[in-house]
Amino acid sequence: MADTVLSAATKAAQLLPQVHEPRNPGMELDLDLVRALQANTSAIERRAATLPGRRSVKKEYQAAWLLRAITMIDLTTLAGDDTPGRVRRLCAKAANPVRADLLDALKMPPVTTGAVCVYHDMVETAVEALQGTGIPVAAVSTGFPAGLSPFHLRVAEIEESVKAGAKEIDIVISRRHVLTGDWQALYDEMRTFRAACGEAHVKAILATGELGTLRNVARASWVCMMGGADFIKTSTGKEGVNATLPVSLVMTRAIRAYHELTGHRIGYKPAGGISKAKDALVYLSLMKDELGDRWLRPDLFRFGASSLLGDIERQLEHFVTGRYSAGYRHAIG
Ligand SMILES: O=C[C@H](O)COP(=O)(O)O
Repeated sequence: MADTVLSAATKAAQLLPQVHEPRNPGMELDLDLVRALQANTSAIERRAATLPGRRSVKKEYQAAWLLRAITMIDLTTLAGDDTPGRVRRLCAKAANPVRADLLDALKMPPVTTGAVCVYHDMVETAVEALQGTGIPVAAVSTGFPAGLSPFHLRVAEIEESVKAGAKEIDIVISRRHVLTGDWQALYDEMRTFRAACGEAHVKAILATGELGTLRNVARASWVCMMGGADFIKTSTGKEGVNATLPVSLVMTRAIRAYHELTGHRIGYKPAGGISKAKDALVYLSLMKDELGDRWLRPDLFRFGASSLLGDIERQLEHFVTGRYSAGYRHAIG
């Protein structure tokens, strides 16, 4: 592999300095704005269908972009049979996601994942395992995934997760507020959850696969941003349909319009079913097209994924050695 290619790739992958982004304080609920929102489903679907075919990241830069993608993964385990041992192994992987020999061959600096995402019960274990790495723990709280436990218990769960050391809280919204058009209730819920998070950043999971229409996705995105969400996130990973490109176009355009209106940048997290390196590249190019380079950093973009890292590692190995290793060698992540 030519050195020029490697050095170009190295440049593209240089980890960018952290930018301090002021948090979104939210705004008053603007019902006129929310009710006026539209989504042209056929135009959005047509545009989404063109995205995977585009070669917007050239081959020689792909390794660099894949490394960059790793820094934006919320490495996730959300299974009923999670154990402290599994969570510790996941944390070790988050701290060293790529083998040293591959990094050396690519002339890349070490990277870590953006966060480790677990259920509340595993927060303490993850915080302990990640000590000294700088990797934050994200907790799914508020009765994940359905969000149907008593409201005061959902709020208490956030407070407990923050107390246990979670720096990011992924809340699930009440889908029924969207389906019944009760925007005030959704706004109040978001405000309460945000307040309970305190300093911890809050990602609002819309569960878009259960919201019926793209128009509802647009409206729910806006109401959550008005309610103070730091990120909006597509899915829990447990719905029948999880992250999709049409939904991502709607949500990123809502983020763009909210930024134009308020000056605040909201992060985006597609989650659920993103398990291939090539899909990750499509999402990154969507972000670049719709929101620009500023959104290609971990403070404004995350993948929620349990198995994407394994495929990225396989592709990096192929890039370096010309061979694919067996999938079982990348079982974690
Ligand atoms: O938020 C993250 C998702 O639950 C992960 O979903 P996945 O297992 O389909 O990657």
